[in-house]
Amino acid sequence: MTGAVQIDNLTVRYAGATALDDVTLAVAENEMTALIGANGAGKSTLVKALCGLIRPDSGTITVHGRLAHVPEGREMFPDMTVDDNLRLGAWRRRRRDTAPIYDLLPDLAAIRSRRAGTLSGGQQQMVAIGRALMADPEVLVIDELSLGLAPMIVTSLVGHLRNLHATRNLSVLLIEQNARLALDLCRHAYVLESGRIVLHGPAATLARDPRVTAAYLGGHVTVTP
Ligand SMILES: Nc1ncnc2c1ncn2[C@@H]1O[C@H](COP(=O)(O)OP(=O)(O)OP(=O)(O)O)[C@@H](O)[C@H]1O
Repeated sequence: MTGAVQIDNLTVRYAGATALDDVTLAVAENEMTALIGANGAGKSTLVKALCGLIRPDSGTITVHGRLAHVPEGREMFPDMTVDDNLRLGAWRRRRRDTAPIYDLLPDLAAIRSRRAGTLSGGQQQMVAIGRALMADPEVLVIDELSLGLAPMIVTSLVGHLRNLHATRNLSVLLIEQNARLALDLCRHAYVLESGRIVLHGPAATLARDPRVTAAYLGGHVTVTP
């Protein structure tokens, strides 16, 4: 199987600190892969390198196809409508028709004329996902899907993401502090600690690994197949 994303031996240093140290990670085509890690582990640095926002000190990044990013904190334009926020996701493309996004995410259709700043966190996250899909990506990088959202809202977003993944053949890299969510949703996972990948493998295997349960899952976990 061809990889959608291949990162090899990636090292990123800031003045005085190594944020990523020889990181190797792959996202298989049409699969959901998780990167989990605590605050300061280096997750945002990896996303920035992947999106071309920072230049790595060494290593290589290969992306097959178009990559779109759902940023941490959603980054809505609060005074613009949902529809206009969606259009911004296609600013590099000629076709900026938002109708396909409302087909994929029907909940957005009812709020298409609302100002984004008046939406709930969950609604904004849905707009952020829709905006990324406007780029018609093959690879979607989602930075902290669950950040600041109530469990019920996260469950609903996960349902939407599973549907999208099933219908659109998307390769997804999910960056999450919520390890339980990430390991439940994704097939493969990587654990990043202090800039290094310390564990990786099938998510179901990692969910049973005592090092993962102790550090990230509060001692026990139930994983749905
Ligand atoms: N611009 C910067 N200059 C110097 N050090 C930085 C800079 N950005 C991040 N760092 C450091 O690099 C390390 C990794 O930071 P990064 O933001 O990538 O972690 P993270 O896993 O995304 O954390 P969080 O979940 O808190 O956002 C941290 O030690 C951080 O303090």
